[in-house]
This record gives sequence, structure tokens and C-alpha cells, in this order.
Amino acid sequence: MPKKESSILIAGGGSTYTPALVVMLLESLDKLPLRKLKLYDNDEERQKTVAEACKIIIDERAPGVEFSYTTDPEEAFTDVDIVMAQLRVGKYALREQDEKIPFKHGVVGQETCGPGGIAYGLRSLGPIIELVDYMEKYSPDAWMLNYSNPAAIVAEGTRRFRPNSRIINICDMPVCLEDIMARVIGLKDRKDFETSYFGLNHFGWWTKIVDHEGMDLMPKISDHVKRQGYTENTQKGQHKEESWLETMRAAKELHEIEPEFLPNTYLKYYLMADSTVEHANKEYTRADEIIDGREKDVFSECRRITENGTAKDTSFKSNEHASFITDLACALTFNTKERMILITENRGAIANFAYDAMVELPCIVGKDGYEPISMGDIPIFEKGLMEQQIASEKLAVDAWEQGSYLKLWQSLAMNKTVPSIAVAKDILDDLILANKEFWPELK
Ligand SMILES: NC(=O)c1ccc[n+]([C@@H]2O[C@H](COP(=O)([O-])OP(=O)(O)OC[C@H]3O[C@@H](n4cnc5c(N)ncnc54)[C@H](O)[C@@H]3O)[C@@H](O)[C@H]2O)c1
Ligand SMILES: O=P(O)(O)OC[C@H]1O[C@H](O[C@H]2[C@H](O)[C@@H](O)[C@@H](O)O[C@@H]2CO)[C@H](O)[C@@H](O)[C@@H]1O
Ligand SMILES: [Mn+2]
Repeated sequence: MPKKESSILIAGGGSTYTPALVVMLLESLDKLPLRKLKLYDNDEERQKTVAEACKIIIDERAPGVEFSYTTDPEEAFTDVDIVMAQLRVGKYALREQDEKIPFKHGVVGQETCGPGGIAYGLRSLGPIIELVDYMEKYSPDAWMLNYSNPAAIVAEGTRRFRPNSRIINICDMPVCLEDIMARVIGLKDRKDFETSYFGLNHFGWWTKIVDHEGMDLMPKISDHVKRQGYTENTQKGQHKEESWLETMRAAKELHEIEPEFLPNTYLKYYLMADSTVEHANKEYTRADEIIDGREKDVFSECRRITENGTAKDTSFKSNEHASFITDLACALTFNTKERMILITENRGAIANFAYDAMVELPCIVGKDGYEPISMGDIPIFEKGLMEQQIASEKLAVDAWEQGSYLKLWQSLAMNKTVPSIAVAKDILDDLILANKEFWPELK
């Protein structure tokens, strides 16, 4: 019986992640055969630059795959099995505001955490729900694998407003860190062990890591993190920029405050907010680094490929980001029952945490979707932190749904990164001005 050939749509085709994802999909045709690959974006020029390069890559490596790109939703979403969504609503210009406005008020400025993440969330909710509606209208049996951030707030929004939709919200930070954990103890990669993990998106901990013979690997990994965080003594896989290295080093302190578990690096923005603000370059943030780095590099490589008419010497290569979403597509298509960390409605999987919270847990994935693994009770330290954070996230979605200034003020004031209601209000008023093209009117 020949394997099913899938039709995949990348929504946010102009994304800096699209070329590496296309390369990954072409390298994975044996386990995920494709008949069709489409790109969709609402920025025609941006997408065209990426798409024309991808067309050459596909023509050279897999001419049998039908490729097209469009800004028309009906053309994009018709006859699709899997939608891989990676929108950045407001693009990097607004990410820069998300980061610089909080810093102006002495608060952590970050893409998905704190006030920046809340602002980003209010931009993203409408467009992601719009993608879900397009999928349900034109390809109702398809699955949407959503990378679009901020995944925590987007996930709360799709749970609340599209509860029966076939969307799975995902994050590649856990797999990135698991690959680092594997390498620092001499294993090939994260698939050499099985992990237990709990938290919210960008706000979680590993509780157990065992190899396939059941041997506990936590002590060895913990010793490494106690010495040097998640930094590695090789160049392989290591994020090159200093800002990422600083993040990897911070895991050392995050592990001291919770020595029983291993931390997700994002906890530093909540538990080390003071040093994060102190060390930040508030005039040149992560958004600037990417505008001058990844975004510039990806688009110049796309233009180079198109000018040369060949991608035979391209620098584009697959990565963890691409491998994770491809594995997820395989699990859904071929019922592989792979264990993967996903963002899922809790429904008692964490016994002493809100039933309707969107949490991040290991799940078993098959053709009918996914089942979270039960984690039982979590300790009071993590539970308390998560309750404050989930309240901030839920209030942000309330604010978007109700057009409520007060609820958004409460969401900011609730967030562990914000010191007072006065600072929350000052940040909010600046964010309203920066986001007037994207947010609902707040009263
Ligand atoms: N979940 C994760 O762990 C994870 C990991 C990496 C990246 N991401 C997310 O992936 C997304 C893409 O990142 P990037 O750096 O490639 O961004 P990017 O700005 O390079 O690309 C995003 C694309 O989305 C398009 N877009 C924006 N709004 C749209 C809309 N309403 N309809 C259709 N298209 C729209 C833009 O035009 C752009 O081409 C971001 O949300 C980023 O945070 C998530
Ligand atoms: O600052 P950025 O845009 O470089 O990264 C922000 C994203 O960071 C995480 O994704 C990492 C991923 O974990 C790692 O494996 C590798 O692929 O780099 C990615 C992007 O640098 C995080 O999970 C995302 O939500 C962030 O958007
Ligand atoms: Mn993430």
C-alpha cells in the first residue's frame, strides 16, 4: 500500500523560517510524502521573495511536488491536509516596540513574555482565528500546527473561541533544550531519551529524563546545568548570538532555585527580571539583532538563489524548529503515537491546576489528535508561579474579547515582570499607541 501523499500549506510563507522548513520537508519525503506544497501570506512582496527561492529549491530537489504560493485564502486553504502556521502579526517592527516600550519603563521587554508578549498576543488572536476559519471552510479535515507566537495567549484564544478546531499550538524551545541536554551528556539527540515536563508555554520544567533502558539521566544533566547552564563546549547547535548565550547561561541560576527540576530558559524573564533589565541593551534589542541578522541573511540568500537560478550551493538547512513540526505532521498523518511536548488543555492532567488552562505537557500523538500524559500534582512553588501567569494570560484574552482597557491593565499588573499598577498603566498607554493598527479599540 503506497504511503499517503500530503498537501501542506505554510501560512506565513514570508517567514524567515520558511526556507529551512521547506528544506526539512524535502529531506523528509520518505517519511512524509508530499503531493503539494503551498505558501500563503498577506504580504505579497515579502512572500514572493521567499517563494521564488523555494520554487528553485523544490524544482531541483523534488520536481514531483506541486508548488505554488498565493495571498488568496481560498486558493491557499483548498485541498490541504496540514497547515503549518507561522505568522508574525505586525512583523519585526512591532516586535521592536514590544521589546523597547517595557524597557523604557524599567520592565523586561521580550517577544513573548511580559508586556511585550501580551501586546503581541492581542495582535495575533484575530489573524490566527481567521486562519482557523479559512481552514475549516476550505479543508475541514485538515490539522493546523501553529508556531505563531505568543503561543500561550494564542492557545488560550483558540481554546476559548474555536474549542472544536483541529489546531495544535506548539513550541520548539523544549526540543531545542532537549537536544542540548542530549549533547552535553554525550548522546546523539533528544530521541535517545524520554522526558516528563510540565508548565505553561515558555514557562515550564523537566521533572524526569530517562534513557530507553529506564536509566535516570537527570543527575548528569543537572550537574552540567549547575556548572554552566545550557551552554555547550562545542559550536554544534549553539546559538551564536551573545543574547542567546546569556539566556543559556541563566539556566544555572534557575536550577538553583528549583534543584529538583530542570528549567525552561524562558523562566529567566520572570524569576530574574531585575538582572535581565539591568544587562539589556534597551536601545538595541533582540528584534534589532534579527532585523540586522536572520531576517537580512534569509532574504539576501533567497534573492541570491533567485538571481543565480539555482540553490545547489544554498546555506539553507533544516533545524530543530523544522524537525519538530515535521515529526508532528508525521504523527498525525501516519498514527505514529510519538510522544511530543504540546500545548494542550489541562483537563486534570496536572491534577492541582486549573482544568481549562492551556498547559505544556508530553502528549501521545496519533491520527485522531493527541492525549496529554497525566502529571499528577505539581509543587506549590511552580503552581503559584503558573497561577499568576495563567491569570495574566487569561485576562489578556478577556481584554481582547471585551475591548476592555481595565482587563488589559489587570493583565499587565498581574504579570510577574511588572512591579506596580502605575507602571502597568504607563506601559499600557504606550502599547495602545504602538498597536492602534492591530488591537481592538479599548474602552
Ligand atoms: N512557537 C515557537 O516555538 C516558535 C519558534 C520560532 C518562531 N516562532 C514564531 O513563528 C512566527 C514567524 O516568525 P518569523 O521570525 O519568521 O516572522 P517573519 O516576520 O519573518 O514572518 C512572518 C510572516 O507572517 C506574515 N503575516 C503577518 N500577519 C499575517 C496575517 N494576518 N496573515 C497572513 N500572513 C501574515 C508576515 O507577512 C510574514 O511574512 C512568529 O510568530 C514567531 O514568534 C514560534
Ligand atoms: O529571538 P529569536 O527570534 O531568535 O527566537 C525567539 C524564539 O526562540 C525560541 O525558538 C528558538 C528555538 O527554540 C531554537 O530551537 C531555534 O530554532 O531557534 C528558535 C528561534 O531562535 C522559542 O521557542 C520561540 O517561541 C521564539 O519565537
Ligand atoms: Mn516557543
